[in-house]
Amino acid sequence: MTDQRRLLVVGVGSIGERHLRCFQATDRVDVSICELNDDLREKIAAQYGVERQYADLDVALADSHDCAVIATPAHLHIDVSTRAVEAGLDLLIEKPLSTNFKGISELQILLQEKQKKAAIAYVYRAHPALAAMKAALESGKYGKPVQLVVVSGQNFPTYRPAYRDIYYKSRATGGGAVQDALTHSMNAGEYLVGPVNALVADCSHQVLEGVDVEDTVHVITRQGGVLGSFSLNQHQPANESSMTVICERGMLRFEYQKSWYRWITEPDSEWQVGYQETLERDTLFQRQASAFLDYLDGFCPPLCTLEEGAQTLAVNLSILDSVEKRAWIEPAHYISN
Ligand SMILES: NC(=O)C1=CN([C@@H]2O[C@H](COP(=O)(O)OP(=O)(O)OC[C@H]3O[C@@H](n4cnc5c(N)ncnc54)[C@H](OP(=O)(O)O)[C@@H]3O)[C@@H](O)[C@H]2O)C=CC1
Ligand SMILES: O=C1CO[C@H](CO)[C@@H](O)[C@@H]1O
Repeated sequence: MTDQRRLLVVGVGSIGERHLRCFQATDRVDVSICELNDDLREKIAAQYGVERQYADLDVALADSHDCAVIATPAHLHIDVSTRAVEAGLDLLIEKPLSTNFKGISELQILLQEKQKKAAIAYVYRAHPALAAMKAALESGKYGKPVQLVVVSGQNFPTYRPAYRDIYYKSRATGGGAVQDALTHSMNAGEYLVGPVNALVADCSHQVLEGVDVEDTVHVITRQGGVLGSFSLNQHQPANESSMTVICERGMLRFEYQKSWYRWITEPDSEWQVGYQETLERDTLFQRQASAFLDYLDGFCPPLCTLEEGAQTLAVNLSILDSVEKRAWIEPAHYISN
């Protein structure tokens, strides 16, 4: 292909490597990488046939690129993003957007000034079954949503054996269940029924060895007219994640591991499958990559805007604040300050 965009992946750890592989699979980009860790950078470059690799972000940005995936730990997202936009790049920024609001309004202004685009990589939004459930909710067939129940758990050490040694071990670098894992559920909940207006939360470190960040969380929300509840832990043996929306005239349930949504309208009747498609984990990231490139091509809006990412960041911070203060918190407080 001659008209491939030049994409820079910044950070090729766990998720950066996946982005590299999944963007390559679109065949719409020529990917280069920037990674501090020399051994990792060289290994990944060799494994994926990456020609241009950089150990230093300034050197990478001085070279010619069109867009970047920001896949460093979260506390670095805004600094790296700002430098990349200054260099004229469009961005796909990993979740969570950051660990605080420092530099975010400046980044928004810079994006406007430079006429550059940014999307946030909340990958649930690339799931076709979740998108189909959102469309079904919006069709009005089930009436107004009134309640949202999100239940999620998995054995984190099974999926991230190195969790003690990475950003996860500290809240300051984006670690802990709230900022790292629950943020997916909170963002997907906002995608389905609208932003969180107020919340109250409880969380604690219960089980995971070698860290003291929280691994178990409960949150109660108000999202417009919807009453929400979210529970998540990172130690149960079963890997399960479901999102149920109860409406005036029926209910719908997305089940991540089943890769479906189902619905039911009559008491004691059978669940009906609304949408099901078996997906490999990479498929979701390939869909996210294609959607990002379509957005850059002007074909569609981003799956998750910077403003939606900032709203979910406000929710993350409100949850931590609520636990600390044992009080209801309004996320809007973070956006307006
Ligand atoms: N959407 C999803 O499903 C997932 C999202 N994530 C998110 O992605 C982000 C990264 O997570 P993950 O890949 O697990 O983290 P890792 O720690 O596995 O990888 C991050 C890499 O970035 C490198 N790095 C740090 N600073 C820079 C820099 N300035 N320039 C270049 N490279 C840098 C790190 O090097 P070093 O170690 O030497 O500092 C490390 O190799 C986090 O925000 C996380 O929440 C993570 C996993 C899944
Ligand atoms: O976003 C994420 C998705 O799940 C992974 C494994 O549980 C996490 O490490 C990660 O941060």
